[in-house]
Amino acid sequence: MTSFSLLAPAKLNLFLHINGRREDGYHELETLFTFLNYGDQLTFTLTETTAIEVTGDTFAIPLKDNLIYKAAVLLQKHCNSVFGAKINLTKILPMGGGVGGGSSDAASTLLALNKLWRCQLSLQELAQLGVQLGADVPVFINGKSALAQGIGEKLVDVELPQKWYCVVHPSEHVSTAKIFTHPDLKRDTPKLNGNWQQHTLGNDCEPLVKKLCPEVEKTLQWLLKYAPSKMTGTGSCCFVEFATQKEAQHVLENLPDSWDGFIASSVNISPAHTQLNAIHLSNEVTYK
Ligand SMILES: C[C@](O)(CO)[C@H](O)COP(=O)(O)OP(=O)(O)OC[C@H]1O[C@@H](n2ccc(N)nc2=O)[C@H](O)[C@@H]1O
Ligand SMILES: Nc1ncnc2c1ncn2[C@@H]1O[C@H](COP(=O)(O)OP(=O)(O)OP(=O)(O)O)[C@@H](O)[C@H]1O
Repeated sequence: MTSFSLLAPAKLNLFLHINGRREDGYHELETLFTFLNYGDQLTFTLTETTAIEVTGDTFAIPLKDNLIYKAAVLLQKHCNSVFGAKINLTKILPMGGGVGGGSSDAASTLLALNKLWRCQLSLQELAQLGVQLGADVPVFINGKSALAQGIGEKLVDVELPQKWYCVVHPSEHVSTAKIFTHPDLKRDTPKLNGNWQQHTLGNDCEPLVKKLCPEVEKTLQWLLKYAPSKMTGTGSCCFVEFATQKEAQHVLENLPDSWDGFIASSVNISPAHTQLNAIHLSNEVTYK
């Protein structure tokens, strides 16, 4: 049997600026991405037919809409692969929470199947495929904390100090599409062109999301008791940053019952890449 597991880590947008709107509706961004040592768990097993099977915590997402399935089919077609795969998902990350779970699942799928099917695509080629699935997929393929421009796909790697985060998921869902199509979204922040200082910069989606979702406003206010709070992506998750695990744990222990949360440390290299590099497949292909 040829089978292995990979983490699909969460990301945080340490700041997020919107510089304008393109004709195709997508927005020009500047954002700082970090990865967390925390995420979904995916197991990939090589199969001898071309069928792609996704099992586990797939909830109500129809197979054809599942980003894991879409990523697998995209790679299979691109590489004319004669192989298939059974993919099992253990969902840990909140869906639609701004921590990029779906995009990360898609990226880990592309990375894993590229190896399992011996497609031998470069990270750049995988990122070009990945961006067709979502603007956040390339950063997970690139696997390094990065300053992103364009729609989020033009990446410059950065080294960030390791921190601990307490991430809170309020009991309210925010649709990314709804925020990006809303007339009140701030879309005119001037480009920084490399002059960024993460702690002084915020998230341009935050004022609108706070207005539309009182729970997000409440969460940000509550977190302020402990440290400066920010929202990630288009929400609804909010976070606070600390130097130590103990400080982050303290916030989590005091979290009101109606909110979910987790703590995690940041990493400059995506855990999916660290794991993938440690996997050595035997030359002999065996199926399940
Ligand atoms: C907000 C972020 O999470 C920041 O990291 C991402 O930009 C969103 O990335 P994502 O969820 O992978 O985005 P997609 O699945 O490509 O698009 C979701 C929705 O957001 C809009 N969208 C996304 C990215 C972007 N730069 N401009 C946009 O206007 C798209 O038009 C779409 O309606
Ligand atoms: N494997 C998957 N995991 C999570 N969501 C998925 C998956 N496949 C498809 N989706 C769809 O994608 C939507 C967005 O999911 P995701 O969890 O990535 O949002 P997010 O964390 O807000 O991402 P972002 O920060 O990139 O906007 C979900 O509401 C769900 O309908």
